[in-house]
Amino acid sequence: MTVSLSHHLTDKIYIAGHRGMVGSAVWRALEGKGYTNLIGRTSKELDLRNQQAVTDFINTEKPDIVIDAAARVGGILANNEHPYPFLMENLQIQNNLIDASHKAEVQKFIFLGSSCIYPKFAPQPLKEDYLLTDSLEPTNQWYAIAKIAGVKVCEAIRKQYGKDFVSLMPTNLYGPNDNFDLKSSHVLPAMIRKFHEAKLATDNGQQSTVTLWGSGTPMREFLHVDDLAQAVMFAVEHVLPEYLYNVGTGTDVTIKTLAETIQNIVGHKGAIAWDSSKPDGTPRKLMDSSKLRSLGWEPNFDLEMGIKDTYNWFLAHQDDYKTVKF
Ligand SMILES: NC(=O)C1=CN([C@@H]2O[C@H](COP(=O)(O)OP(=O)(O)OC[C@H]3O[C@@H](n4cnc5c(N)ncnc54)[C@H](OP(=O)(O)O)[C@@H]3O)[C@@H](O)[C@H]2O)C=CC1
Ligand SMILES: C[C@H]1O[C@H](OP(=O)(O)OP(=O)(O)OC[C@H]2O[C@@H](n3cnc4c(=O)[nH]c(N)nc43)[C@H](O)[C@@H]2O)[C@@H](O)[C@@H](O)C1=O
Repeated sequence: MTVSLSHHLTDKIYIAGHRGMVGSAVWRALEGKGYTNLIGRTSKELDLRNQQAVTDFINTEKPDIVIDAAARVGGILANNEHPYPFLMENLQIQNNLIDASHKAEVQKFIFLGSSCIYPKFAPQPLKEDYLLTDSLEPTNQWYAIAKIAGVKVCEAIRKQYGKDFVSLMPTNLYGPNDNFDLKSSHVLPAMIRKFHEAKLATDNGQQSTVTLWGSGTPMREFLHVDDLAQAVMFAVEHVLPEYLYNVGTGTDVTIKTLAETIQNIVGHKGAIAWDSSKPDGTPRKLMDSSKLRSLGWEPNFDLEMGIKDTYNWFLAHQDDYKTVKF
């Protein structure tokens, strides 16, 4: 059951992290639907780790809705090698935003976490109920603990004050504005860049083996960020009855299959090597997204179509993709 909110296209919506992959997709989706009062600030303009600055900003702007797409984000290696910022900065960013929004009587707060909040060996597919039933994957426990705290803070506000603070947990995302920096990126953009650069090397008569991480056996579920943006819009436009919703496609692939799919799309012809000194992480984390689907949201991209879209974006943004994030 959903209860429609009397939302207006003139609602003032603050998208924290509006230049990131998720924030920019949410901005595009809302703007495309006709929302006219969107606001955003870069991290240079407003450092969300600064509590006073965040409080002043929220009190001055008085948004109706806050979407938290700002976070310290990265792939398996970045998570493993930077435990402190992944835990502390994420706690600071979300605490500052949630507390200031609560105190300023923001009507609706949408918090974004990730499927890594669930236990490493939880039954598959992952249901929202499995939260906090067992221990976490060690490589991303720091980030996961921050995200679990965010889910629980929003749940506490919802429970104690009856406010519309809700958490969406997307599976692994990809799409335009992804991070293609090979040290800090997630697997899908890393593969696009690696296969693309190896293909260029072959064209120049050079060696073109692509080295990927781990064993290739872990399974991952991939959602195009524009599909997530539709889920966020769904949460903007409805009062969701529960505090936590998974957002995924319902289908996963092995990392090896993902590699072969991207290799074909990019047109690379050489070998693939697997670097077993790099971690595999969680063996599988397929989400059960039936709760949100039963309310009316559904994804539209299939994986091949989404990879082609992202590869086209990558080709059109050759100058941006070498930005080093860490
Ligand atoms: N990428 C993925 O696969 C997944 C992402 N998510 C979640 O989605 C959300 C967004 O992720 P994604 O878009 O991929 O990440 P990005 O790295 O693309 O974007 C994150 C944004 O956060 C902003 N930000 C970071 N630190 C600060 C700060 N101290 N002050 C102000 N702004 C800050 C950045 O702003 P600026 O550009 O101005 O510096 C950036 O635009 C996160 O909550 C993440 O957990 C969930 C599941 C999977
Ligand atoms: C969204 C999610 O993202 C992270 O979890 P992850 O899913 O394990 O992340 P990943 O995309 O980096 O890797 C997925 C799999 O792919 C393998 N892999 C192969 N070759 C490359 C490669 O070249 N780069 C990367 N990054 N991975 C590679 C890699 O070894 C692993 O087995 C968490 O930070 C977590 O916090 C989180 O929320």
